[in-house]
Amino acid sequence: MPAIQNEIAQLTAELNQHNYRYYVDDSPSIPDAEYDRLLNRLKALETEHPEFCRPDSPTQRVGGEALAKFEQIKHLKPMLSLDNVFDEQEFTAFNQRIVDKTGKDLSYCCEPKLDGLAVSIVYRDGVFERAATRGDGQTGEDITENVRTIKSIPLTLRGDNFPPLVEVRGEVIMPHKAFDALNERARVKGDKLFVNPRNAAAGSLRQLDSKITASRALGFYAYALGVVEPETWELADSHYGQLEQLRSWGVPVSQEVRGCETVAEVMAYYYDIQQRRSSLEFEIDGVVVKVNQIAHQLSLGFVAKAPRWATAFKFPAQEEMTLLEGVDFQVGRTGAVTPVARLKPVFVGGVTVSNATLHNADEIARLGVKVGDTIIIRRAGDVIPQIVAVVAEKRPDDAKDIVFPAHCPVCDSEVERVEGEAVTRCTGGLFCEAQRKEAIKHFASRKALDIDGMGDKVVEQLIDKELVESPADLFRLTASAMTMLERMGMKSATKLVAAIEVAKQTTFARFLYALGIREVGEATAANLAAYFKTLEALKAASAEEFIKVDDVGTIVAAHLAHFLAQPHNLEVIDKLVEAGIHWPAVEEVAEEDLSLKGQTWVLTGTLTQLNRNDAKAKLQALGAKVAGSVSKNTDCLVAGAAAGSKLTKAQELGVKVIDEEALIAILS
Ligand SMILES: NC(=O)c1ccc[n+]([C@@H]2O[C@H](COP(=O)([O-])OP(=O)(O)OC[C@H]3O[C@@H](n4cnc5c(N)ncnc54)[C@H](O)[C@@H]3O)[C@@H](O)[C@H]2O)c1
Ligand SMILES: [Zn+2]
Repeated sequence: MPAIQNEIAQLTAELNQHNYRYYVDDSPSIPDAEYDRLLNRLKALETEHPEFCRPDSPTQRVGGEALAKFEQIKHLKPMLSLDNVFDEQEFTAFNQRIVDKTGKDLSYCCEPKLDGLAVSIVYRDGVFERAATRGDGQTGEDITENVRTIKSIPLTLRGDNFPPLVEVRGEVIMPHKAFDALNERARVKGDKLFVNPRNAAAGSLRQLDSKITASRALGFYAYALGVVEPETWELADSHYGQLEQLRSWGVPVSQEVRGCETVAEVMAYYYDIQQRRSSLEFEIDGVVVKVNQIAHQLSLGFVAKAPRWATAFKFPAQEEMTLLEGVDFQVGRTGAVTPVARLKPVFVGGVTVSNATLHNADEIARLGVKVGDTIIIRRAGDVIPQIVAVVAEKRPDDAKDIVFPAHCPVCDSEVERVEGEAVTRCTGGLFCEAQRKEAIKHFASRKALDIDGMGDKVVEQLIDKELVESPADLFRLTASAMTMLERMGMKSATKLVAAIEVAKQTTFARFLYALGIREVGEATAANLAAYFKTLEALKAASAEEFIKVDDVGTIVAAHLAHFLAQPHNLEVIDKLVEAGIHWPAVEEVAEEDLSLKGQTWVLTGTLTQLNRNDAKAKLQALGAKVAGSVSKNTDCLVAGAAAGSKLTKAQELGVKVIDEEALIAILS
């Protein structure tokens, strides 16, 4: 077989297989852009060598085939496809061909190219009779019961001025919202996800159980009249006018349809809707430009599988295919280790993409992706590029599993993945350069060391200017060094140094909280402080012992044990103590002094004699839980000066209310 003939035969077979996956299984394995490239290659070869064109060539047929599980419906008039243009130049050439054939008086009807599934709906005497898919263009599938469930499709036409038989042609679509919800449900159940809303709409329409279709929230817009009987029935003489007629009968027609007179107007329409594409409720993949005058349409006629009088003016592809060359692991500000795919650069959604997040280990497992795979990448609007699928048939023999590193790529600390959590984290904490900024912000924050004036901006600059590496460095800062920071004069710098000095005096609980151990919040830190009393005792404790502390379960105990097992964490703690951080001894609290155990307290209003955080710590030391809002479970509300809505609520609920004086009495 000559090489060309061979290639034509191969491309034909390959494309037919893709057609089957796309139209019959609703589960394409390659992006449309790749399919279009293959198809264009075949078209070019067939044009050069028409003698080798095969009867089963996808260039000669529309779409897929009608599934045998449905009744077959022969269309009253074939349902065709559309030719494509991809840029202004190609569109101008299309326009020129039309102008050459029709002469002047030309206008266009421009419509969004809805990315769903074509259906034909027949109304007899104004009553919905039957509906069919496009199928192979000649014969479709009887999906009457399923289409009946689509709420926006009228079951009877409005008014009385419609033909006895009218066939409506339009697109069934799945709005983005419904698509996301459907895939989310599938993700939870571990089912296969739909690649895009088009395939999801098609899959939903071709269900044997129309209850399933009904649950999928499909939409519909008509874009043309099909057969009308009697043929003498008076219809508008323009496509636009016929769409208005459809609308007047109660059939939904997109509000985005416009009449355009010139190429410039069509271009303006195209760019305008392209810009709004991501904010539309449903997916569109271009615009459809149709010759508006029906008389012109008739004189232009058809080619093999599409009208000559219309074209699909496609948007640049949002999905492309490329190679996954490797995976890098990045450490985020909170220690999350994120796998980032290194891609062979590919132009998609208007930009060149060379990497994409793989999110986490679960996502890698869901995609089943390996290094060396060919993947489908999607970039829609401003959304960050996503890897949506692996092209299974292109996997090379030497594809490699993606393995998470055991150690942080930034600081070499161990990484951990807690059971039940998707995220893998570096355990380096303060020691890890990637986490330093967040860790030090936390360290200085109000509920931790509470360094007055040490806001997020200051911390960021201190680290960027390399004045601070670990929190212990804060205590070595001088006022003159700090004047290097933006908007930091000598006066404010001196004030900040003084605030840092004041912060050295703290409580054991605050110190523990400030270390930023995972899941050790304020309350847990207070419980740990009350239980262990000294840093030495805490450092010597085992995971089993941590579990004895109130509020500490196995997970938090594991975090604690892990944190204290890292030499660099112990080093940071030692340095902080060396820098002069100190706290008063934690008082011996006898068991009977836990007089508020089991109670929930709330503080509100301004306390004038007590510091609010101290008051809270003391209440906790007596065993109370201090909550942020009043509910019927609140045992006592402390109302300081100018107490507002919480006080009202407590009174409404009959919760006990005391003032600051009474609180002081209790605490002493
Ligand atoms: N990835 C794959 O494996 C694969 C396989 C087969 C086909 N495809 C893709 O499918 C597309 C070809 O499919 P097609 O032949 O159904 O053509 P098409 O979807 O590109 O265009 C024709 C269809 O557009 C729809 N349409 C939407 N809005 C319309 C409007 N306002 N007026 C008229 N029609 C409107 C109609 O359903 C019509 O049937 C290409 O994009 C191709 O890449 C992909
Ligand atoms: Zn690290």
